[in-house]
Amino acid sequence: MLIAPSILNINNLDLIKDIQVAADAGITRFHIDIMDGHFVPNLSLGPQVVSDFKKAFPDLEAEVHLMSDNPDDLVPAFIKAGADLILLHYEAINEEDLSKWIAFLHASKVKVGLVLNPDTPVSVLAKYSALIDQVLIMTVYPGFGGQKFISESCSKIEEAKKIIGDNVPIEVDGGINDETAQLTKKAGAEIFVAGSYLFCQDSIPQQITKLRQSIDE
Ligand SMILES: O=C(CO)[C@@H](O)[C@H](O)COP(=O)(O)O
Ligand SMILES: [Co+2]
Repeated sequence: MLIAPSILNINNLDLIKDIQVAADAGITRFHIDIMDGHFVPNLSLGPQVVSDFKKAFPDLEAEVHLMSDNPDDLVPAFIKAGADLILLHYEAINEEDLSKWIAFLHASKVKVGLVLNPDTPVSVLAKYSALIDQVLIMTVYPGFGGQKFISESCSKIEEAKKIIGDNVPIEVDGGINDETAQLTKKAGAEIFVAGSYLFCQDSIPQQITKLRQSIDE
């Protein structure tokens, strides 16, 4: 089980401070949400944040959630910035290009995950399960932090697990808190992205402990 905090909802001027607090609480991977204002109706961070992150925290993993339909420019930019894993949206890239980018990422020694939006059927995973390192099931519609978990996601996770088996871990993202983490874990999730639950409360270490306890139970 792994918690990958999303830094989206951290006050941008506090990024290094809050990441350090989470790292001191034992977090080893951070989820960096990239929104392009086109595939999703919001803008967030860019490659500079990833390279600054890797300079400041070379031992921590940077997982890039690429909410963009412009892989041609952005995938190479995030590889160069030092991303350890890049999550590509199935809905944003045609299947031929998707296969090309998966191969390109592996050739560049960067791990790759496939992201499915709430309305995308899990059946599409069948042809990718042998090619990817991770699956991300969105448990909200992408574009904003702080949204409510979509409860239908649990049956979707169970279905995805049947298709991809035990070799590819399932990650969940959106509206994750101590309750929804427990529900999605029961359904088969192993990696939990949480943003506002961790960073929009009084104590980051306390929230990490609560989330950890909920998935360790
Ligand atoms: O990708 C996204 C949203 O598009 C997520 O990573 C959220 O930013 C997570 O935030 P919370 O739902 O946990 O507040
Ligand atoms: Co995300």
